[in-house]
Amino acid sequence: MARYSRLPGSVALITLHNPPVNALSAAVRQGIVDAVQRALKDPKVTSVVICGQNGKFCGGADIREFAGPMSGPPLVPMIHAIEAVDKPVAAAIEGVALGGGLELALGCHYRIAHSKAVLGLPEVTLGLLPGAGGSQRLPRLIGLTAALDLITTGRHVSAAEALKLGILDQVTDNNAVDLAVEFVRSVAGQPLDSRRLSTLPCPCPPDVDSLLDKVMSKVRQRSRGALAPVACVQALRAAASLPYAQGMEKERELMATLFNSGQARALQYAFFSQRVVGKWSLPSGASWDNSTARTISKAAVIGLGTMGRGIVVALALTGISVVAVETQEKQLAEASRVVPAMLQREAGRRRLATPPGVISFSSNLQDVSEVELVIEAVFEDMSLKLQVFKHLASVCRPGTLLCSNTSGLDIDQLAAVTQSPGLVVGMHFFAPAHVMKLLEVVYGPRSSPEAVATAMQLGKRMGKVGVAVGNCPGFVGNRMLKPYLEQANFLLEEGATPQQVDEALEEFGFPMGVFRMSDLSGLDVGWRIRKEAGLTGPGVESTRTRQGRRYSPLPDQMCEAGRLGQKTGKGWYQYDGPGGRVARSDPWVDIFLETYRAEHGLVARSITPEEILERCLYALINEGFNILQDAVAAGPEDIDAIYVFGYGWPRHRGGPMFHAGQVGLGRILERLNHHHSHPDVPHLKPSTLLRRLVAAGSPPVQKWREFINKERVHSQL
Ligand SMILES: CCCCCC/C=C/CC(=O)SCCNC(=O)CCNC(=O)[C@H](O)C(C)(C)COP(=O)(O)OP(=O)(O)OC[C@H]1O[C@@H](n2cnc3c(N)ncnc32)[C@H](O)[C@@H]1OP(=O)(O)O
Repeated sequence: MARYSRLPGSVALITLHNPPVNALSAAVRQGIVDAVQRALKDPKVTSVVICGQNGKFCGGADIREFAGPMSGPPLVPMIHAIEAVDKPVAAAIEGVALGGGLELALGCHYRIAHSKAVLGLPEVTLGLLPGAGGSQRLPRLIGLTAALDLITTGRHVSAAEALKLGILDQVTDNNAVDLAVEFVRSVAGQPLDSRRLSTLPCPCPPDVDSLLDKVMSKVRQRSRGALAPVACVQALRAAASLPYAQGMEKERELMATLFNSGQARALQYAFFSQRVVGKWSLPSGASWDNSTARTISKAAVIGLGTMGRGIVVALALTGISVVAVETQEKQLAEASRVVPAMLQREAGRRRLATPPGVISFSSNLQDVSEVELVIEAVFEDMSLKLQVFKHLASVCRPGTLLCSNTSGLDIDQLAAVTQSPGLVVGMHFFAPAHVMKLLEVVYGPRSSPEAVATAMQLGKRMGKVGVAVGNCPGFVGNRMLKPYLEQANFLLEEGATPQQVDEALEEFGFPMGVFRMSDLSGLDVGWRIRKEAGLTGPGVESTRTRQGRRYSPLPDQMCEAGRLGQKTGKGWYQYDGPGGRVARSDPWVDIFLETYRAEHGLVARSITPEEILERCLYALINEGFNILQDAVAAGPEDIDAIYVFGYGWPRHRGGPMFHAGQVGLGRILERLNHHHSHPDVPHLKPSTLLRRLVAAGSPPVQKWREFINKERVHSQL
């Protein structure tokens, strides 16, 4: 709703009230319409201020309303009515003015903000465009070039930047509402024509068409199939070339298409998933709202390879003092040189005003004795990690939290060699650790709620999307990756090329296909894991069945040939020397695959992009269902957040589990059954949970959590 009050001196104050972010729900919109009418009718009122309750102007349209039929007064005429008022109207912006919130402010004649306020038109991140006049008013206010940047990226800007861009008229460190009231009193009675943005021309550079073409091609390249960024450019082209009313018509058409698209649903689901995973719960019943986190101010990182260095930087950026330990002298010397530079660069990029935390480098494990939390980031080798954990248990103060940055090893085994297994959790970062948003927080059967809460809170402080997951080989992300990679290798055996597989996946929206990704991360990573699992190495027979399952030795043979990916200049592709980044197809790989097929009596067949997607993605999705069934992830949102934030799953497709719902669970089950029944395509046996969901009529993804809990109670899973 919106509260109306009359202040002394003929100012009407309209206060939006809809906690927590004063979103423009139907009730709020109705409240605004009524309040504006009242201010218009009251002859004693000479000016109006619109503000938000509790120091937040407005977080935009109420996204939850988008799922159902829209009711209440629509935004567009409401904002037009405000703009048309013949008394000065100012928006007093505190906290946030985002999306429809900023569009409301653009309909006002003046905008006054607190210096800590944040503004933006993030609709593109929800699969939409600023459809309440924002795509037409903002470019008229700040010019086409700046509006293209803000609207196509959806980025938030500070009050200082907004003032510089011309979005704001004034910024204050004091009370923005008081200043706005004082301001509108001072301008009462002055002409308002030049303050109505819809009446202004759109300032454009002389080469407007070439600018728009350039931005469009950049946006198409960056958006990997997402519709909204392209529609944003189209709306801005209309702002630049058409009168306001026709521009609004174009905005309306584009918005209607986006609003009803699967992509908008996926992106809005992704918005809420990110928030759902913060409300974690463990099978024990412990959860975010009944567990207490410790606040960490001093931490240590053990192992300063690529991951360790990134973790040190991520911690230091939050202001935590870090003891960075590396026992190999050469590595320590290099890290001591590289890490401070990384920290400075990242702090600059984030425009951090306060100096980041202090880092001290050491080669001595004893130096971690005073810290509150340790993150071990040594080589992915269980015996080495066990050795480090035993050592830490003897060096650290009792009560120190011990975390492992393992990407899939058994947390419980590590906990077992310490005196306090409850204080051991996994903190699985993704490379580069100071940049990538995902953090898997892995709890073992003995991890305490306090340890999980602390790791989750620390992740949040580092700006990560933390997802609490159970302990199993590969946890969630890497466990699902295994069948995906496996199918990709099988497809090569059957006749596909690495380029064909990658192209199908990139067309789907991944930034990189599976083989380009393997080249980037290094083929030896998986090779080492397979050797440790006894799947390859000296003494293992070179067959296509190992440990009772179909096995493709292709990636092992690539490693044996010294083709480890970008680092050796050769992998599934060839590069311009070691460390090269540009992948080119390599005739050597074609001959290698042909020879391999001939040796194993395999006849290459033509494989369609559809089959590639089904085999790779449905294998991954099926494992997701197994993970839900095993309660390793609390709900589909957790899996989807992991894949969107850590594995390059296109955000406009919501995540693998959301995608399964979009495709149709029945269809996924049917295709898995189809491939599973094929004599040479094993490992695609549909999960019991998927079967149960289909039998229950394929409920929407938002209902799966409840369904799983019920099935568990009745022992159906
Ligand atoms: C043909 C149809 C025509 C329609 C035309 C109108 C179109 C208008 C376009 C829009 O306005 S779309 C919305 C644009 N706004 C945004 O994208 C902002 C989204 N929110 C945020 O970015 C953040 O929430 C925040 C405002 C910066 C606050 O961040 P903070 O970290 O402080 O809190 P959160 O945990 O993120 O959020 C708290 C709580 O509030 C819920 N919420 C936030 N914004 C909205 C919203 N716009 N609508 C509904 N709910 C919102 C959020 O889900 C959290 O609730 P939960 O219960 O804890 O999940």
